[in-house]
Amino acid sequence: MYIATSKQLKRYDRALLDYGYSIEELVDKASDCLIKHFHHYRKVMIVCGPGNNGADGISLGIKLFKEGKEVLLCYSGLPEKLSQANNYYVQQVDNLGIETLFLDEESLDEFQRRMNDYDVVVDALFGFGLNSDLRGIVKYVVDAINNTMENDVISIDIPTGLNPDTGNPYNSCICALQTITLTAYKLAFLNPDSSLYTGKISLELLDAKSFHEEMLFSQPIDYKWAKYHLKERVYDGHKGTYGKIIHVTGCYHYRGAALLASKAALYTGSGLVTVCSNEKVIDALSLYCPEATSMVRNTYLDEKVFHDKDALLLGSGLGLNEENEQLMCRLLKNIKIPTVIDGDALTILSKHLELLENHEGPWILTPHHGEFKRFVNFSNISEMIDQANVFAKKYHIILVLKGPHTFISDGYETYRIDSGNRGMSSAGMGDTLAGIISSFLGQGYLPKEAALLGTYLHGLCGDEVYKENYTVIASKVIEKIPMMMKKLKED
Ligand SMILES: NC(=O)C1=CN([C@@H]2O[C@H](COP(=O)(O)OP(=O)(O)OC[C@H]3O[C@@H](n4cnc5c(N)ncnc54)[C@H](OP(=O)(O)O)[C@@H]3O)[C@@H](O)[C@H]2O)[C@H](O)CC1
Ligand SMILES: [K+]
Repeated sequence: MYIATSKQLKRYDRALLDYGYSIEELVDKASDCLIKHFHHYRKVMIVCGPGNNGADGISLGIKLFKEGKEVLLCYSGLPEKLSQANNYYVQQVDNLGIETLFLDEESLDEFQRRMNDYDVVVDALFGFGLNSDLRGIVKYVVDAINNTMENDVISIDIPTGLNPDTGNPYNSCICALQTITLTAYKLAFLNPDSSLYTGKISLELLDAKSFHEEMLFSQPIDYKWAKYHLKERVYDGHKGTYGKIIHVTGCYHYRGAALLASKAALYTGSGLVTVCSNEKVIDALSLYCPEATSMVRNTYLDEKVFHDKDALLLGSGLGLNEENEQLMCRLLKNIKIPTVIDGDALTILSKHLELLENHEGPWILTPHHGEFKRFVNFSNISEMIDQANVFAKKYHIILVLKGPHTFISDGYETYRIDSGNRGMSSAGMGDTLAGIISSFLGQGYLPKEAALLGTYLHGLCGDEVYKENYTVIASKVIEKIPMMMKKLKED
């Protein structure tokens, strides 16, 4: 299964056309996928918009009519605004003599009345092309469909009125019993609130050339994936087997960040975690996490301390000041071990893009959407995902873009994490995640695996806490790490 944004889906259609398919052919292939979902209906009303979603509906109507079903096609788009494929299929409808109803203010009553005569109403008004609130007659049509109790409602591709990227409704939105979605899961469907509108989702793949990977559609990272990728601990292992890592984190004001990150790393199984931080942090560390070792941080920190380490975490709760900026720049420039760059180190890095251009060691960056905006500009989710892929590829890094169903990209393949929940939007959660990823990195996982597994595990532990709690705090997430790792491996 793949997950795609509206921009990616538009590019996908473009790629199919460039490959040589005509749009009429693609719509025909779409309706071929749809028709099997309608065998048990006798009387079908299809409500069609002006674009290719509407064309899918008309093409479906023609096939159902030819099978002997009673079909009524309702058009909402003005003839001069119809897409090429829509025009093509409208002509066929005229030739076949299928009954049609043009939707406007005068016919709205008739539309509402006649809806009750049909077993199913098919929503083919708008697909992934809808980009703002529903206007004019369409809004009334959507409200009327939602008010009918008599028949099933099935949406083609996406319920009309649902934002295809956020999963939030525009000013009105079809509430369907079923959504038959084409080619890929829409990013919208990851938002659990969207299920009110989509009903049951069935994915159908067109019988056409596939461009899922070229378009960088995302693959979900789920329990099965994590179970398979989490390595067994070996019989004769010792602390050296599980990596020595160093965290340059925390400051007087953000002591918790360093504590959470180091505890998360130890609980994830690291052999040795050294925290390089402020004296106050180190005092607290001996109580909060006595298993960690420590060293006091100063601007002249000797780089030799990094040479025998397997991974490095920079920045969680570091604090922004001249000294830290100098230190971060020096370390980012000279240290070549696998590194997780988080929090304030990201802010510093965004001011020194030359460091990104010239880095040698494997880097994992863990910005949230706001932090990522310091590197690139975007105005919506679809653009953000495109920018994230370009960024990861350009700078040869693994990008962990934190948010709902965290997005991870290396610029060549992209992923969505199928764990985590809304209870987890709280302080310290990012520090915990950075600590977990740094641990896997130090244990010898490849950088992309460490990012995927770490982010999945973090969400899984959060889900475990959320089962019995309305809110989720980072300390509770950390407590669950060892148990959930055991569960993952032994379930
Ligand atoms: N590979 C596939 O999966 C295929 C999917 N197909 C189907 O095609 C649609 C997408 O078709 P598209 O024509 O791109 O988009 P829509 O049908 O959703 O509608 C686009 C038109 O709607 C206009 N628009 C956009 N927002 C509004 C609004 N708020 N109010 C009124 N009109 C709006 C838009 O105008 P613009 O000026 O904004 O461009 C378009 O005219 C997909 O969902 C599948 O169902 C095909 O079968 C091909 C293969
Ligand atoms: K639709």
